[in-house]
Amino acid sequence: MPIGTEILTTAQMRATESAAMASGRVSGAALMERAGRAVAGQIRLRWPRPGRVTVLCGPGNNGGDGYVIARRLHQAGWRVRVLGLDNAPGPDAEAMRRQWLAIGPILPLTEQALRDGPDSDVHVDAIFGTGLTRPPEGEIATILRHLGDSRFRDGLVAVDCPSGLCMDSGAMLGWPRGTAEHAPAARLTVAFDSPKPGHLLEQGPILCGQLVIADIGLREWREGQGAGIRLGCLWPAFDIADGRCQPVPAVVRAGLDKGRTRHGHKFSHGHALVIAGGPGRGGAARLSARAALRAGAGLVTLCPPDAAMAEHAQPPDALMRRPMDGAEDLTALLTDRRISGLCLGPGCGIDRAAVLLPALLASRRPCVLDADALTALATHPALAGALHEACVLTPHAGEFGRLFPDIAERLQSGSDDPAAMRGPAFSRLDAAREAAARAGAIVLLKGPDTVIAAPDGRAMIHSAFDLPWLATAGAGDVLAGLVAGLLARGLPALRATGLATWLHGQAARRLGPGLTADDLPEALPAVLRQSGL
Ligand SMILES: NC(=O)C1=CN([C@@H]2O[C@H](COP(=O)(O)OP(=O)(O)OC[C@H]3O[C@@H](n4cnc5c(N)ncnc54)[C@H](OP(=O)(O)O)[C@@H]3O)[C@@H](O)[C@H]2O)[C@@H](O)CC1
Ligand SMILES: Nc1ncnc2c1ncn2[C@@H]1O[C@H](COP(=O)(O)OP(=O)(O)O)[C@@H](O)[C@H]1O
Ligand SMILES: [K+]
Repeated sequence: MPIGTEILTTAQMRATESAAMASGRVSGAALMERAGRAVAGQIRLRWPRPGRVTVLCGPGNNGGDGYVIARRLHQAGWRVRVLGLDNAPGPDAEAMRRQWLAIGPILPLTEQALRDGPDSDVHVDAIFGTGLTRPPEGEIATILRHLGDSRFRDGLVAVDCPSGLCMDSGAMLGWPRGTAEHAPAARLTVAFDSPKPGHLLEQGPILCGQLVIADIGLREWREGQGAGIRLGCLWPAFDIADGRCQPVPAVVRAGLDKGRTRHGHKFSHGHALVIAGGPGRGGAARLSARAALRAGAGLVTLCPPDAAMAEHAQPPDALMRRPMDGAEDLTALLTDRRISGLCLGPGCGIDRAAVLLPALLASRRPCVLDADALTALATHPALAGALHEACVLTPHAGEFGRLFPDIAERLQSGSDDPAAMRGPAFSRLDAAREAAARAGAIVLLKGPDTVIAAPDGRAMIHSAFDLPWLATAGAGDVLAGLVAGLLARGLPALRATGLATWLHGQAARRLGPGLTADDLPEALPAVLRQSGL
């Protein structure tokens, strides 16, 4: 896979680097030179006129990258000041440190030295990268809080990640979980080969600023790594400031392989069934049903109880309606084998969902369970035993906490337990994977950093911190409908869920601030056309 289309954990990154070095075809020093050169190049792209830069170098290879950056910017005419530790880093970093010492001095890495120096246009944070093992303390913690001052942000460039960020979870080690106040927030982060989960989760996207993934020539060894499950990548690389994002990722493009065939008829594009709730609560399910239609399901039938049929008379006329009162009605409907995807939950009512769930799960039909269906599952735990791999659970954080309270608790912990702050911290990715394995179903954990996980450990991350306006009533109902529509079209559950999440985000990007959930399905044709899907 080309660079940037999959996500590597820090362990996978280390294994990739080790394999490359063990091959004898590339040395650690050569990789470090490429990494430093890439960062210096990105700095020169953004600041074309040589200026003044302070480079802060930590005790390991991240610091080694810093010495390369210092040398290369010096060669490009920058006035460079280097603050570093008086220690003996590994051999590659030591070699880079010596090369810098032939050019200029290394001042102590202290807050005092940082404060006392002349103003700099750019500060390069090369203190910690993937080797962070515990919360920074003492002088370095003080420096990081000092760099967290907002006046540094426009000129702060992070090497691999802002220091202190756990690259497996996106938590700032040493900060209460879920907060990053006064943490160093970069304008630009240049990471190597592939994004890591921490770039995309929790505080990562806020602190990284614009994320650039630099190719340092590791593709061959990344692809050669058999062990460990690869993480699918749905990350839109964005700049918080201007909302730019990447073109359609390859995994998404592959997602509709099983899409429309030129000789197909409407049934070959699938029949989705969206179960609605009682009188006065039909709006949510109608949003889901409209989304399922726009996702390309050949037919979509909305099934409210008989007493609520009248209120579903209005358009869209493409939507079919059919009353469904109890489990017998559902079982009878499901004798039609052409029904290939179901959606249960939005506006359904918890009691109705609990009544319908056993019949739905017994059918083993691909389905998405959202909202009230998730609450019904949480209040009737025995039902969870019937979940299967074609079920997609779409909890937001609250629903996740009700379904998997112990896992949610581990995710929260760390706020006042220092031991829990050690890296790598338990992440939303870990949480979703564990939940999926326990449920035996796909879990889509919603939020600005959505994680999708399958029971076998495959997972995807969709980072949408550029879309705060997507947090609006009904957006989740649309997402559930998109998943149901793609399931109905025959996409495997994980792929359907990933693609639905990406389309949902792209529709929101296209619409921009002011969107309502009603707008999202209508934006789909343009998104599909633009993405070539
Ligand atoms: N490998 C390669 O080929 C390439 C690697 N590259 C670069 O290397 C980076 C990874 O390098 P790395 O593994 O040396 O880790 P790094 O982030 O520099 O820190 C480790 C040092 O920090 C220390 N330490 C940790 N936590 C601490 C704390 N809280 N407070 C204080 N100390 C703490 C830790 O000490 P220890 O835990 O052993 O006490 C150790 O001394 C990676 O992000 C990328 O930038 C690129 O050049 C491409 C090629
Ligand atoms: N801050 C945010 N930024 C971007 N997307 C968000 C944010 N918060 C939530 N979302 C997304 O918005 C949708 C909201 O879904 P949900 O919480 O179920 O809302 P509702 O129940 O009102 O439909 C999900 O797709 C979620 O991932
Ligand atoms: K760093």
